[in-house]
Amino acid sequence: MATKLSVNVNKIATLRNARGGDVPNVVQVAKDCETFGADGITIHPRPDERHITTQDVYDLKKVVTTEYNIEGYPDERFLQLCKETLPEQATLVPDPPHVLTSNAGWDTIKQQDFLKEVIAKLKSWGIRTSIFIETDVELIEHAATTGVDRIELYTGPYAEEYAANKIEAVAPYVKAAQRAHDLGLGINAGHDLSLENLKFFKQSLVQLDEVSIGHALISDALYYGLENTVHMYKRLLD
Ligand SMILES: CC(=O)[C@@H](O)[C@H](O)COP(=O)(O)O
Ligand SMILES: NCC(=O)COP(=O)(O)O
Repeated sequence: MATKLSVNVNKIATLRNARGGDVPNVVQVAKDCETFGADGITIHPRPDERHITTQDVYDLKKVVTTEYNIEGYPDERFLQLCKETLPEQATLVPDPPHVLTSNAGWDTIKQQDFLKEVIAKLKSWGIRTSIFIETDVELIEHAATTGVDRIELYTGPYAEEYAANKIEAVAPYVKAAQRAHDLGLGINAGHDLSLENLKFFKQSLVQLDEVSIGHALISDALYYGLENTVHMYKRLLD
């Protein structure tokens, strides 16, 4: 089974915002990623608009023809953006407002009622839902009872441990994915996946539906060019 590649364009917006103008153009880059073979576009419109702005969310909606995936903490603003732009997928992330980057998954036991409520809302608008989660099997079992369609495995710890021992690094993800699959959940993954660690992750998780990749992919594009880079990542997912 081929795994879908959703390109996260947050870092393009970071670069653009550094000068306050429109270079590089986030909409054009998203369109080009699709032309080069990306199966989706991911954004994470943080409340402080440090990269993706509210306007970007609407502008991208007009051009994305593959799968539009909006990530974020499900506060009123996020839910309103989802309601008005109707992305194919909303990925719920438990980030507090000023965190440097996403670094933890949901506590699906403590947040069960809250998650149930927002997931039901998003699904009533026809949006597929996913929740960002770590590999704890008990948390995955509780994810299933929220009504969510998919989980997104937080791959930060895998990326960190990969160089030291890739077999040990991937083992909890294999177990988590198997349990999620048995529970009928789709499986996404993301955070710090790269040209170095992606192939082994994909080979180890037979049920992997989709990965979203931004930081490493955009950095690789500086050396290989965006078109080549998208092709390189795609080849690792076939
Ligand atoms: C949800 C997730 O895993 C993040 O990787 C996120 O989308 C990246 O956010 P930043 O680009 O703001 O670090
Ligand atoms: N959901 C993860 C994502 O979109 C990209 O994370 P990263 O590749 O920027 O670490």
